[in-house]
Amino acid sequence: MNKKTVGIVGVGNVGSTLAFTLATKNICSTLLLKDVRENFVQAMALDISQATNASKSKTVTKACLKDEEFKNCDVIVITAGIARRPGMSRDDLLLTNAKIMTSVITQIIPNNPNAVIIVVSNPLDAMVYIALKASNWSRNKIIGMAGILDSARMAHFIFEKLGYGQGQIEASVMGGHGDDMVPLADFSTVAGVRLSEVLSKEDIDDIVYKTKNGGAQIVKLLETGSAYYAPAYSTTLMIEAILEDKKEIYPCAVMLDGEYSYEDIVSGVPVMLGANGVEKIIELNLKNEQKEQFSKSIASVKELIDILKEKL
Ligand SMILES: O=C(O)C[C@H](O)C(=O)O
Repeated sequence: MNKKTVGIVGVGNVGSTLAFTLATKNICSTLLLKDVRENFVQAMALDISQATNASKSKTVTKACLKDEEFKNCDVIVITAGIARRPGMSRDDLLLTNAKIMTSVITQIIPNNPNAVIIVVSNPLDAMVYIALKASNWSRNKIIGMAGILDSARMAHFIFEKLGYGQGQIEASVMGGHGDDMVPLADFSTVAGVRLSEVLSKEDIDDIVYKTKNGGAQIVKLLETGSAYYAPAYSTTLMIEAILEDKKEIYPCAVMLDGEYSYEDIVSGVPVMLGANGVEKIIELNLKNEQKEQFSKSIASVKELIDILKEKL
């Protein structure tokens, strides 16, 4: 069994679903949970530990009530922050979640010098940016989870349209995790067959629209929060790639430093994930139209970062 420790900060719907998955699937040996709600985090740790024993997994789950107990993690996932409600954009969470992110980073980094941090809180790209600035860590060690989620949503909508091919769909989304994300129909396939071979332009446009709106659709239906199964599962894939040094390629939010001709901005691009976090950034050969969409998405994230620079 591996001797890896994963820490989760924020055990709301995404954090607790992720914890349940990691513990019952034996993905790490120790799972540390942290949340400002002390009784709640203890309840989650107990419930998940009991599920773990039912599943015969050997992961040990603990609630950490003191900062110093949350230590020596190999990977830390931060889901802390408020979730949007119907009618809100992820950007509406900016200032509240930026304060929470800064405080979480300040608390956790002294006792976790070797961790790779995965940020899940929204607005995602701006939260990765602020976590990097607050920690002063190198960009390979602080990564945002969103591209896998958005690509999974796109795969779902492709399947919904086609009615076949589930499990064989490779969908690709890049850009920020916001209304201007860039679903890449040209880079998406069903068993290697390009989408344009099996779907009309109208169908593809509809898939793109639904993908961009995928999070909001669930927020509207839930009324009290946002999606959690797909975000948690997407995060699990990133954790496994890092803990097992898999060198797998996933779309993730990273700080760009010249890639795609942008710097000092966070956006979703394909990266290779391994033991050191982001080990390589892959630059796709985009068409002009895709470059324009990417640039619009970068501009939206930049607006948020400018607000943070002014107000924090
Ligand atoms: O939609 C949200 O607000 C949560 C998350 O970013 C998602 O896409 O599910």
